[in-house]
Amino acid sequence: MRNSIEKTPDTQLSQFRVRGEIPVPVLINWLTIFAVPLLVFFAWRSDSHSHDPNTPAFLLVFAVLLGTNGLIYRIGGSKTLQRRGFITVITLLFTYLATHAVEDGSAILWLFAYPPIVFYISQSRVGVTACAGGLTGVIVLFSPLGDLIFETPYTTSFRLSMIIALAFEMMTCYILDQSRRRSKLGLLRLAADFEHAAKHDALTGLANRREGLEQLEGEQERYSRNKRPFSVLLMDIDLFKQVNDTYGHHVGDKLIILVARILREQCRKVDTIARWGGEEYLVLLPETGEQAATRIANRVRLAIAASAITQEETRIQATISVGVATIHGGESIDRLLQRADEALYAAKKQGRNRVCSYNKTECVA
Ligand SMILES: Nc1nc2c(ncn2[C@@H]2O[C@H](COP(=O)(O)OP(=O)(O)OP(=O)(O)O)[C@@H](O)[C@H]2O)c(=O)[nH]1
Repeated sequence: MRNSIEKTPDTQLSQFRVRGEIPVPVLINWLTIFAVPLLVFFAWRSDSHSHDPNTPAFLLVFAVLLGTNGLIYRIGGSKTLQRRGFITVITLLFTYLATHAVEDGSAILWLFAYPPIVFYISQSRVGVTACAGGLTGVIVLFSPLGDLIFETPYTTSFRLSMIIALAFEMMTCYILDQSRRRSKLGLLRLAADFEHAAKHDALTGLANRREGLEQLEGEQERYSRNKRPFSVLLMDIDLFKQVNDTYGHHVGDKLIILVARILREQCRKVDTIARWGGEEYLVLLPETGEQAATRIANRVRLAIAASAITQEETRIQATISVGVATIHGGESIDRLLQRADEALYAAKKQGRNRVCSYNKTECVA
């Protein structure tokens, strides 16, 4: 999740939802439910109030367009289409209300409803463009050029107040919208950090035991469907206590990190590497039989034996012992882990720095 959020441009945040936030399709539905009867009401009223005989018909057309847009969304379910359709219809509606002095000219005041709606339901870029376009349109409408084209009943002081108030509202909506988007991004990042912390080990960055177990369960489900066996490698750094006792805990930590790094280098992307305990690791190898798993385990063992950390000019090397077990039949995860543990125990018993498979008495060293 974290990755996808890091890559998410601010404008595509609507893909993610934060609890308590009104989803855009729901808001559009409610606005449609509110607007359609209102338009029908004004169409009926403007029959007697408006000087333009076409006004009732236009308002009814807008009501039908909004209703149709809602219906198309109900049938098709396309959120993008619903949003684009809604923005188009309300933009046309507000343009009509501004240019045709509907009612006694007061319908232009509905323009104040446009910026908050458009910023909420669309991307920030669309909001800015629509509002800038809208404000420019109003300025032109109120200019001498507008007077040549439209018959508007607005006084000069009304025009000035309207432009200033609209510009002020649009700026406020933009600032609030930016703040809302940033807060949302912050919350999503926080949630992603929590999710990451809940699944990963802080020292090594590997999956933690809980996440390892979850991946094992998922792999077992896949195995029960496709019957392609998977293997686990249970590993333990040899004589690790001596490292801690001789060089200190911080050097032990460095060694734990080194082993984790080598495991990452040696394993495939599909493998899950988990820190199973203090100096214990578990590697889950999907669709891998016992022979291949033993080969991988030995490759990892050799790579670790060949690496070292340097502490005050002293090279400190570590070796690992590995227990290998491959799932078979209807075996449970617990039983599989138990067999891997027994194989690991055998590797320790036979002298450490070796790979033992549960089914083989011979270990690879
Ligand atoms: N530095 C460090 N030490 C840890 C951590 N977690 C566990 N340990 C230590 O790891 C040591 C494990 O020692 P043991 O279980 O006795 O095993 P060992 O010394 O590795 O011996 P064998 O497993 O028999 O080869 C203990 O001393 C723990 O305190 C950790 O996160 N950092």
